[in-house]
Amino acid sequence: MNLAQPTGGSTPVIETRDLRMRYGSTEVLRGVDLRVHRGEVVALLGPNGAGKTTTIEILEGFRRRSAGEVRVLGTDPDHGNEAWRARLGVVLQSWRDHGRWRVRELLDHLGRFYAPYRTAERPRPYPVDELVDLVGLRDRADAVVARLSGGQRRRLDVAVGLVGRPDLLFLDEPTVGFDPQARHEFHDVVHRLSELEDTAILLTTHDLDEAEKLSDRILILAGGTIAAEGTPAELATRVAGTAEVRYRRGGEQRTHAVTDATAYVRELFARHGDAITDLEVRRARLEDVYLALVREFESGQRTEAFHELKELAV
Ligand SMILES: Nc1ncnc2c1ncn2[C@@H]1O[C@H](COP(=O)(O)OP(=O)(O)OP(=O)(O)O)[C@@H](O)[C@H]1O
Repeated sequence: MNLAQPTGGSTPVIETRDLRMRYGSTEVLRGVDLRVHRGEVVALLGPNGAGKTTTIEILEGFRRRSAGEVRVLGTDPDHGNEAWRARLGVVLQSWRDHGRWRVRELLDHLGRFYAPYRTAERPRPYPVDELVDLVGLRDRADAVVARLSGGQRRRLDVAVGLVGRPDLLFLDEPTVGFDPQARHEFHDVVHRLSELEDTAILLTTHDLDEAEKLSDRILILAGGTIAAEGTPAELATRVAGTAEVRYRRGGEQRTHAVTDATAYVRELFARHGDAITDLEVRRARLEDVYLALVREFESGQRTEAFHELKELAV
C-alpha cells in the first residue's frame, strides 16, 4: 500500500512503515511503524539510546533514514521543501544561540520566515504578543535571551517551535528544567494547541507521569521497534489486574508478581497464618509495563513476569 494514499478516515499527519536506521554497523531502528493523526498528542517513550531523537530527526527531515517508508504531512521528509518545512514546529533538546537577542525581537525575526506560508486556516506567524502570553514569557519579553533562567529559556524554545503556528509540532524532552508550576502551565499549552489549533504533537519524555497526563497515545520504543502502544488508560487498565505482593515469612522478605492479589493473599494466610508479617500489595502501573518491556528488550531474555506483563500490555 502506498503511504501517500488516505487509508480511510483522515490521512495521518505522520506515517512510517518499516522505518530503519543504521549508524555504522549498529541498527538503532529495526522497523518502526507509527501513525499520528491531526490534533493528536503522542508520547514516544524509551530508554536512553533507544532512538527517539533519531526517529524525530528523520521525521523532521534533519536525518536521512537507512530504509523504510515515511510520510510527514503527506511528504517524504527527505524531499520536503520550504513550504513543507514551514508547517512543522521543532523544539530541540537545547537552543543555545541568539543569546544577545531580546525575546520579542527573536520571535519577531523568526516569525517573518513563516509569513509567506500563511493560509486562511492558519495565519502565520503567530502574533508575538499572543505567543509570549501563551508560553508565560510576557514579563520577560524585553529581556536578553542570555539572561533568561533555564526554565524561561525552555519556554522560549517552545515559543520558537510555535511561532510558525505549525500543523505538526515535535517536542524533544520539552519540560527538562521546568519547575512544577512551569510544567503545569506547559501541559495547558499542549492541551490548548491540540484542542483549539488542531496541532498534532509528537513528544519525547522520560517522565511517565507527564506522558500519562499529556498524551492521547503512548508509544514505547525499545529494541528498535514499537514494543507497546495504547492510550494511557488502555495501558493502565490492562495492567490493573497485575499486582506485586510483598511480605515477610520466617524472617525472610518475599516478593511475588500475581494477577489476582486477593486470592493470593487469602491463600497465603490460609497456609501460613500468623507467620506472615509486613504484608504490602501494590498495583502495577504504567511504569511497571514500561520497565518490564525495556528490561526485556535490553537483555533479550524472557522472564515469566515479563510474559505476563507483555500479554496484558500489547
Ligand atoms: N550521529 C550519530 N552517529 C552514530 N551514532 C549515533 C548518532 N546519533 C545517535 N547515535 C546512536 O544511536 C542511538 C540512538 O540515539 P538517540 O539519540 O536517537 O536515542 P534517544 O532515544 O533519543 O536517547 P536519549 O533518551 O538519551 O535522548 C544511540 O546509541 C546513539 O549513540
